Amino acid sequence: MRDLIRLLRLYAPYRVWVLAGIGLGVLTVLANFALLALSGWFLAATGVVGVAGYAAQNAFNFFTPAAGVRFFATLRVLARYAGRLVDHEATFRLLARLRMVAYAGLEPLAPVGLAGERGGDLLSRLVADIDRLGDFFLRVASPFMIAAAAALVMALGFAIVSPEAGLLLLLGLVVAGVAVPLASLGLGRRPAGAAVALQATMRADLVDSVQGMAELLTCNASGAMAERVDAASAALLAAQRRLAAIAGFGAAAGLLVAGLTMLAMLPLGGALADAHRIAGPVIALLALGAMAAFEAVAPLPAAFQLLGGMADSARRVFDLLDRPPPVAEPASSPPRPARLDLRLDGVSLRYPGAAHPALAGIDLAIAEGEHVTILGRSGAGKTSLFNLLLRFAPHEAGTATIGGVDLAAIRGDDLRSLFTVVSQTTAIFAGTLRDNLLLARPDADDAALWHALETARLADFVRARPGGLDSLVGEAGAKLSGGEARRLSLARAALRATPFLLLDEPTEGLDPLTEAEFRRALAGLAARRTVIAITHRLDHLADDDRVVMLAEGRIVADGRFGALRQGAGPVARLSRLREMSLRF
Ligand SMILES: Nc1ncnc2c1ncn2[C@@H]1O[C@H](COP(=O)(O)OP(=O)(O)OP(=O)(O)O)[C@@H](O)[C@H]1O
Repeated sequence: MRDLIRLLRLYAPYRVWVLAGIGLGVLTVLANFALLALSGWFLAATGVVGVAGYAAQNAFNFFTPAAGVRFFATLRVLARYAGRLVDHEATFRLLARLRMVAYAGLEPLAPVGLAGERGGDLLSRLVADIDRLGDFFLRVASPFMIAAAAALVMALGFAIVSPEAGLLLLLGLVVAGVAVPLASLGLGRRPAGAAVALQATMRADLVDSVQGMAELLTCNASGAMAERVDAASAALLAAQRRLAAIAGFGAAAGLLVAGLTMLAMLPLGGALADAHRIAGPVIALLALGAMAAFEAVAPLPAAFQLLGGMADSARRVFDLLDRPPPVAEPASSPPRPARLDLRLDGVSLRYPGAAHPALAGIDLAIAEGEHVTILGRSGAGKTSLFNLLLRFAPHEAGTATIGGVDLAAIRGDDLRSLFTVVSQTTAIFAGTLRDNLLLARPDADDAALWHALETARLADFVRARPGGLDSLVGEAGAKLSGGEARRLSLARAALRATPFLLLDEPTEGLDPLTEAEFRRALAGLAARRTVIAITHRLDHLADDDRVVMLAEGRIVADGRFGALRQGAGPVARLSRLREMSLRF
């Protein structure tokens, strides 16, 4: 419930739309109530006048009630139409705000804070849960407020005629609008919660299946995955069937209460008429008015039923948004320093929840324009060093500065604008080659794009495609070979003229010819930039290249490759291992 109240607070900027929607909803219900009550009285009164004789007919004013009936009928249609427009406007505005809030909350968590999440589950929270919450005003909050306000006015209206009638109506409305829906809510709580969880699981499984289709097929595991999705789907259908049965019960019980209240108005009206407290035609006013009054509470069973699922969705979304970002963001960044020398003193880094630090006591100085190669076995902490520089993960000890400015004092976006990363896993987005290049520099013109493609040795490939820059690359770049995708990421790097170039094994897995071409292109980009390159391989290192070797998160060697491979240290051992493996 706390989450739903928090959700309501998000409506604050649209309170005018929200209040207008509720006001128009109340007006619609009251117009309908007045229309039926007046019509009931008018029909009964004309019937009485009809048998009362000519004098009574002449004295009876037919015109004012007839005009009233027309007025309320028109008012009802107009209020309903305007109400729908306003409600939907409020809903779409809130939906847009919710999506913005969710995205803004998610972005600081990526990538380290989301490392433990399933992609499909995140998708479910961002799409299905938020869409569900978008309906909160229209289907839950607004019906409750309209019902409460309209029920009070209508019961007061009846109470003016007779306090007993007012009380009876209020009792009927409370039973149909609160007691019956609460009973259905109690019955529906478990299946509603199960439906939300099952939908999320099913969506996550489906996303996994689509993303890992090739692996599932080669491992012959697609059948097992399909059975898993089938089982979740069957359980979801069972939960939805139960919910539908409960909703049916709620609707039927509500109708029964409405009918009984209307029926009870007849003997009550008769007794009041016998006691000369009301005129005879007012009995029809009470009966038909009571029938119309239940329009106010008709949406409440559905609203109560949605409440459980909405509370679950709100909890799932806010749970994500409430996670503290792995790295705290300063409000603003200091001015960019003149020289961008990098310096780490005693830096340690530990991922959230990890038992051991990924980097421990790192002392490293890299001057602007220097090229450094980072060596180390798998898990040594090489990528963590990049995560630290890009502020994806915070350091828990030591100081890390760039041009003398503490990394923690620079906003993530500003810091990352200094770096370009080229790695072995290039994120290619479904769209055109142009779309993928413009990610790196949205304002780049065609000349700049072609220049970048030339630098990355990809221009001939793009020219040979019928669509040129507008050729589609497929989901995750499925229409590109691994080497082409890698060169596309190099073209992106060429578009971003950043002072630092971070290379994470970008040639891993390329054939020797493609690799040679890629390295030539890379050399053009690396000139005049500070380059930090991660590699497992030593064959491209020259003797005067600076290498830094990491082992279990610590620097175990730092110096010129030629000197280090001559000694007895870890670089020399790695170098000998490499030579031995080449001989076999
Ligand atoms: N998001 C994370 N959460 C928790 N631990 C992590 C996370 N990312 C990496 N680690 C751990 O931190 C350590 C260093 O990982 P890192 O990715 O830096 O190694 P690496 O040297 O780049 O390895 P590789 O060459 O295999 O890519 C490893 O023990 C790894 O399991």
